[in-house]
Amino acid sequence: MDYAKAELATENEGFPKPSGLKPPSQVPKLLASQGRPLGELQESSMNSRSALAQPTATKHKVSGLPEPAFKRKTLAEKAGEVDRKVAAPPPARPVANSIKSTIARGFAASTLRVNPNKALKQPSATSYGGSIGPGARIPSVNARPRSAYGQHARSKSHHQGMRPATAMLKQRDEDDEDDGLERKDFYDDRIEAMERDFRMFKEKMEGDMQQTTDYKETIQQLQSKVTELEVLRARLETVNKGLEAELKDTQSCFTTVKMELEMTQRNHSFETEDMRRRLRNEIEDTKFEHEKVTKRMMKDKEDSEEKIRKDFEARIDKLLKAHSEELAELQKKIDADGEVDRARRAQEAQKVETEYASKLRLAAMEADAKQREIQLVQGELINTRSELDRERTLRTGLQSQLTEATTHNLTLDAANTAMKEKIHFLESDSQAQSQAFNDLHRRMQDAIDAAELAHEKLRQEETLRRKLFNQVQELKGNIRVMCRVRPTHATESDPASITFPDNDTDSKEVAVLGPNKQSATGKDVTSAYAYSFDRVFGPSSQNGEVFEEISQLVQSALDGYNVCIFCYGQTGSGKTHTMSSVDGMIPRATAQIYAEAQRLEEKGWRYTMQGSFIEVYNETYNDLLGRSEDLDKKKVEVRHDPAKKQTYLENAVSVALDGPERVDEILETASKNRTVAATKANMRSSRSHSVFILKLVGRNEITGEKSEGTLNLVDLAGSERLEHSKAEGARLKETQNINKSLSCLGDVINALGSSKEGAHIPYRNSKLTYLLQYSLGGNSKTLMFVMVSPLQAHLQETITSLKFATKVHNTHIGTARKQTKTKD
Ligand SMILES: Nc1ncnc2c1ncn2[C@@H]1O[C@H](COP(=O)(O)OP(=O)(O)OP(=O)(O)O)[C@@H](O)[C@H]1O
Repeated sequence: MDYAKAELATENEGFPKPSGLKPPSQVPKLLASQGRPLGELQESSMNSRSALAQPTATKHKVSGLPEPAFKRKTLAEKAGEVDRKVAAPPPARPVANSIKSTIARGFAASTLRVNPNKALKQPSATSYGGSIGPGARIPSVNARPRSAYGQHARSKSHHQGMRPATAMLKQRDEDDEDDGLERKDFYDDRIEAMERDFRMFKEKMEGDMQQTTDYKETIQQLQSKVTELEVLRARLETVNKGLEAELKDTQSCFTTVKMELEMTQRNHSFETEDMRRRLRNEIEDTKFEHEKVTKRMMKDKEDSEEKIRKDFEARIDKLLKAHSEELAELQKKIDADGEVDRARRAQEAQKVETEYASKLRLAAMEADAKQREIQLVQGELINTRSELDRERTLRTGLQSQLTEATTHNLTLDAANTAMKEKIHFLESDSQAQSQAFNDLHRRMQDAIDAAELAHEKLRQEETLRRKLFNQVQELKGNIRVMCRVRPTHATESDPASITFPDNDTDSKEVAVLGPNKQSATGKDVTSAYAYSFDRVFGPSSQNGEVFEEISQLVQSALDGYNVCIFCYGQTGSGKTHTMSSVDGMIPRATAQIYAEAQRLEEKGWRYTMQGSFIEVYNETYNDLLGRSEDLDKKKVEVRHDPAKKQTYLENAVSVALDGPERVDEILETASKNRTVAATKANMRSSRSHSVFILKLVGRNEITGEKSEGTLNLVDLAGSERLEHSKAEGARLKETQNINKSLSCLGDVINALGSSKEGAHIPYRNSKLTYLLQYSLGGNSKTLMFVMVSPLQAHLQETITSLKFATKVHNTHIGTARKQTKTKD
């Protein structure tokens, strides 16, 4: 029989789980169950009331003890005093004090509050004078609360109260009416006080109830804080990684900078040395050149002066010699020609003199010419001198140039010295730097050691985290059920009345207003159904939000557990959207696994991931990753290894998932291949179950640990009933097979929840449960999403689905076992 249908037929009235909603008021229940304080209160209250009745009863049961006449006045006076004191209203006290005293001392003590001193001061019950008379009864009543601590004491008190009452019979006739009224007031006051205390106590109980609710909320907040801390830790690890990379970069950068600095220093010293050498050479060359020029010029000048002077002297000597020779010859001629010839000679002398004068003139002229020549030579000399002066000026210029060069040289020397100092400084700075570098290196080494330690600690913490994480998962339950209600599309109208009562707090409840029914009296009745699950997602929820809830299970698969996540619901309720859409659970789960596997690499873990996509259609397996033409031809076989508790697929493509983008390819191939048949309920309805199987094998090279987990993401076929989909022919067969396999899934979960270890679980009854044999049950974690359509037209299916999910939710599956092995 159809499991879902059966559920609907048998549990339509009783199944909704109102207990999942907030209880109307638990205070009365708690009051009833709260043992001592309230019990005492009631007991005391009853005792008080019985104590009230007692004197009245005894009033008419007079035993007739003779009344001592000589004490009457004294007793009446005493009674009057007591009455006045007892009848006084109880002192007003703060509520808190009253509650405290009520709790601390019990109700009995609160009655003493009326006049505790007086009560203690009452005469002993054995004293005749203190036990008789109207005033004497009150102390005995006041003393009764003390007897509430023990039966014996109370009965004693009661007994003591009887005797004075009997003795009072005669005296009663003499008492006036007022005395009775006063006592009545006194008892009324007491009753009022008791009721007040009771009310306060009740309020406190209600306060405690509220506090309990607050504690629960705090626990939940702490749980979410644990999750937040997990995320934070993951973030911090990423930051740590980044910092390590930065440290490496800085280190290499520092090495480069140091090398560059050394190179620059070397180059600089070479350049400085070269420059110094060049300048020295230049200065020496300039000096040498200058000296050479000066010497040459001096020599030239001296030579030319000497030459001019010699020429001039030689010429003058020559002219003087020629003149003196001519004069001597003339004298000789004159002496030789004699006297006779004196006239002639005189004439001749005259003539000679004339000649001589002309010659003298000529000589003078020659002398003048010579003078002019001398003047010319002197001019030349002046020129030479001026040239010499110029040379001297040149020399001075050269000397000033030399001075300048020397100054320059000195400047260069100073610069050189400064440069040397700078080099020295740089060298010393370099020393400081290399010291700093050494420090840095040492600190870096320390940091590396610390990082190594931290890594080791991290690895240990990872193992611990896995353990604790699993404990948290186990505490949450190995089978979890979540509900998701999809939004209405623009084209859809007439939404059903689906509400989320605790949407602002827990988001665990969903309430559906059922269809109208006729009652036995013929009235229209609408029943409200309320369901509670581990989490309920409303129409505004996004896939990201849904994934947050399942991400912990995905982590469990990486940690070596078998995980099964189902999407159950009628056609068009949003299963495929949740599971296989672009941002659905499959792409998100694989992306998380990649990221996590990479993160775990630094802790020594290496993961291999193999993905398969299987379709269960008409109770046969199809490979959704194979060729589309092989879809109904190639027979996929499922094999189990009971020893290893592993499932193997024969004739099915298994893709090595070496990057998150691979998943898109897989989903594309699968959606192409997936059998999509048109039904009257939904043109895009999928009439088969699809199972995305991700095998995760991890090895820790450092610790030698090994883990093998499987993540199964199952998009179930539409769960609608046969009549609704109006199926016929091939579609009828499809629908029957779908109903059968869904019913078997329910049976398996039911059997897992109810049976003891080793009992038969009907995995073989359907291909779906057979395929998921090792991912359902004690060794696995299961999550079922019940998908709900928001339309009134689908209301009956919605209620059926929610009932099925509630049944699964009420199942408790045994503790999951991690498939971790130690090193082979
Ligand atoms: N949470 C959602 N938000 C927005 N649109 C949604 C949501 N859930 C479902 N839908 C849309 O509703 C339509 C039906 O959803 P979907 O195909 O996922 O249903 P299904 O249950 O997988 O149906 P079938 O059984 O035929 O595979 C799709 O157009 C889908 O995009």
